[in-house]
Amino acid sequence: MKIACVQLDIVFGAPKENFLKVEEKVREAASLGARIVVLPEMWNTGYDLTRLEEIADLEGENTKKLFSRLSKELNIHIVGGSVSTKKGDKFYNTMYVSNSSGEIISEYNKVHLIKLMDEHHYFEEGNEKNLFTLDGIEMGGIICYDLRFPEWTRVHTLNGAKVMFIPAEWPDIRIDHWKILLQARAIENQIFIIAVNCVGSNPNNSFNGNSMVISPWGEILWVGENEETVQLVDIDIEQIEDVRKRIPIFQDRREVLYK
Ligand SMILES: NC(=O)CCC(=O)C(=O)O
Repeated sequence: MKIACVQLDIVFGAPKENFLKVEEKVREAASLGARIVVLPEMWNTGYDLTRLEEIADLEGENTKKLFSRLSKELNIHIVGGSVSTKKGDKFYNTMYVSNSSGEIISEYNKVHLIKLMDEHHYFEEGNEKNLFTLDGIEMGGIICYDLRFPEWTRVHTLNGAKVMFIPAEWPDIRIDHWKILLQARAIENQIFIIAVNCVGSNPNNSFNGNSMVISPWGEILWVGENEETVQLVDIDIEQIEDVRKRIPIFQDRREVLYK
């Protein structure tokens, strides 16, 4: 399964420009032969949180329209990173997934909000898991800081996810944590991790890529450099079964002790 990771330089607080950029990158991914294209976190506005009232996507309508149109036209699934949304009178950090028929098959609000980046002052927390199926394969998605909570990826794995998508705006100063945690989540759950970060900077942070695709054995199949890029990576889902036969951790778990 060919997956394209879009490591984007998000224009701070400028949704119009970012929508144009994303359309261009999704088209590039499709021209490379990708079946799934993956975007980073908060790609519509970046972390311009004080202007959400003005720039967040109202009910996610612009994002959903873009994804449906492109998915259908290009015959590609879109795991849409996340966008800032306004739903009713509240703001969320929301991931949408569209399938190649143009249907929006999943909508997930980030569950763990990062106080270090002020999210809790602006966003409401989500309360639901994010599981979906693409081409018959069960998958899941979490957003950036959610990665620090191993239970959250585990719960998705226990519910069948074989590929976890983790879009992010993870600053360069903590990039070592990002790399180690991603590899750990892949190894401990024996799943593929597709983690897409951004590059560039905003008034508070700078970002240096290091997007990663990791196999269920923990091998790093690709790591992004510090540049805007669309990278195609081919993953073999069958590898999960081989790894789980070799080290049968899901048979050896002692759930009764974990409470
Ligand atoms: N956007 C985020 O959630 C950043 C997470 C992060 O920087 C960290 O956990 O460290």
